[in-house]
Amino acid sequence: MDEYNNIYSQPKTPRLKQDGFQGSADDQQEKTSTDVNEEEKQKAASTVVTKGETHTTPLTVSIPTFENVQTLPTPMTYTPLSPGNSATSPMDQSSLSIPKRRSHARLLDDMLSIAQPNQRVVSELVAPANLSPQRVLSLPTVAEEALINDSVDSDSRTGENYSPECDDDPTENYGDDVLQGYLLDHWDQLLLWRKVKHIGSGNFSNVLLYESMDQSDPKVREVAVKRLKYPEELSNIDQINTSSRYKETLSRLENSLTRELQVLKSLNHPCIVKLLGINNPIFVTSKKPLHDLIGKNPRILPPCDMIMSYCSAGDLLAAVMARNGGLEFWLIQRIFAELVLAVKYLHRNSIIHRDLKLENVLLKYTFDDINSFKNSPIYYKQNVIELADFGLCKRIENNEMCTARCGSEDYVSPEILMGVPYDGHLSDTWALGVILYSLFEDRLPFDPPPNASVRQRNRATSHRIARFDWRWYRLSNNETNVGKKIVENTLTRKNQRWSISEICESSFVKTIVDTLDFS
Ligand SMILES: Nc1ncnc2c1ncn2[C@@H]1O[C@H](COP(=O)(O)OP(=O)(O)OP(=O)(O)O)[C@@H](O)[C@H]1O
Repeated sequence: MDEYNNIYSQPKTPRLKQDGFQGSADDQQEKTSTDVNEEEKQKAASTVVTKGETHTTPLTVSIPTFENVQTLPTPMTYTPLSPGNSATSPMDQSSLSIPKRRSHARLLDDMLSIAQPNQRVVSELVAPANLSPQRVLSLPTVAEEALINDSVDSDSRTGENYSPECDDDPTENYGDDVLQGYLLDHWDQLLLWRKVKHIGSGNFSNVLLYESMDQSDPKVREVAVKRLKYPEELSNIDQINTSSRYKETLSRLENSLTRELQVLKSLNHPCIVKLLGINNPIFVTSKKPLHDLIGKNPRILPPCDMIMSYCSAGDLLAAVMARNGGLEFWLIQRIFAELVLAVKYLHRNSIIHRDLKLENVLLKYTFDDINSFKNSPIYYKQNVIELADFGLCKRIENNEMCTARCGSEDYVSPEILMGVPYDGHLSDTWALGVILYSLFEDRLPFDPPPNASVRQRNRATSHRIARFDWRWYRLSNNETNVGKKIVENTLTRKNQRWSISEICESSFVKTIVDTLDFS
């Protein structure tokens, strides 16, 4: 407590004038990088408030809104009951405060910087009994590709009613609990899996555990099946196919789906989730699978089941929450080093992830299991995490800058918030800084500070991000933790921010990577 009081008695960080929110995203995107630098200079020179004294410059900073980010109208429910998490377990909310956002609308409010009392709930580790649990939202994909213009006519039904027979499909109808699918590039052999349980939900998918009915290969015996969730407006039978909104939504969904599948198909790294197979080969062989399938049978929204490697200990956020935080240094170091290896592999292959966050880091083993083989040779042979969720990833050509304003609220970099073209590599390393900070401090860096005043609490996350307004609490007096350097060099301005190679060369990561057999 003293520590915090101490902190608040210090001069406050520079405050930006908050009256510049009219600028549209389009306006902002037309700005050049020179404009951005200029803005950053202005920011540095802007209003500074100290105790009892205010120095105001006439400068204003315009933080654009997310009003015209194109969003998929997906349902916003979250079930954090993935393995390793128990919504019913008693937890001390005071010591761990990684919040979850409540709804899509709330997210946009945050991004629009319209602060409202009680808008953000710090420490929703245990979902209140009267609320359905929800998860941090990814800002949905912005279509950077052209829309599909071809018309899709007639009416449609959701994939739930999909019956393979009406599609000249060679599959048999085994009932809802049996999945028929193919391993990648083995399109001649139809395989069967039986549903075991639901393991997670995202904004765009439900994820289920299936076990093989006819395969003994351990790689495909247990698989995570990521089932595409169609936005509600695509299944509204009255305005199907002909409306431009329908076509636009379908097109955006298709872009995101094919991007994820094409990238996943091309990846091969131990610390990245594997796409093992698919229920229908057309999803990986066609550039417009939804368009093709719906064109063939307009009455059906075709089910898409991605058959993925299964990480039995669930996602990192759920696992940290179930433990009530307090991960040991060596464990954080190991997990983070593997994550860095995964991102380094992506960047080397000209892919940016754009949605790096605790929920997208999957654990192959529980923390207890990892601890139990910590002193055995397997610890160095076996990866413990897999990076998942490539729905927002992008293949970059010749260091091109990105324009799509996407990501998850707490993890987006200031330049994405500003709505200017950004270097996706550096936005990824910013998100890595957020992840590492969260693991060290058991709180997100841009949440209201502990013991925040009502005013501070009402300030939107985006304001704190735009001002680089974060600080150490738990580690404030810890001079020996070499990982701090990574956070300090990633949660910083883009021209000073470390690349993935620099993070990899830091002693915090390198000392681990050098011991791993799979790095
Ligand atoms: N391979 C897997 N093994 C185990 N659990 C998984 C796997 N893939 C996903 N999950 C669980 O399902 C959740 C949702 O998965 P994922 O993030 O891929 O879905 P999404 O719809 O793309 O999510 P988002 O809303 O973040 O875009 C994860 O947070 C995780 O808990």
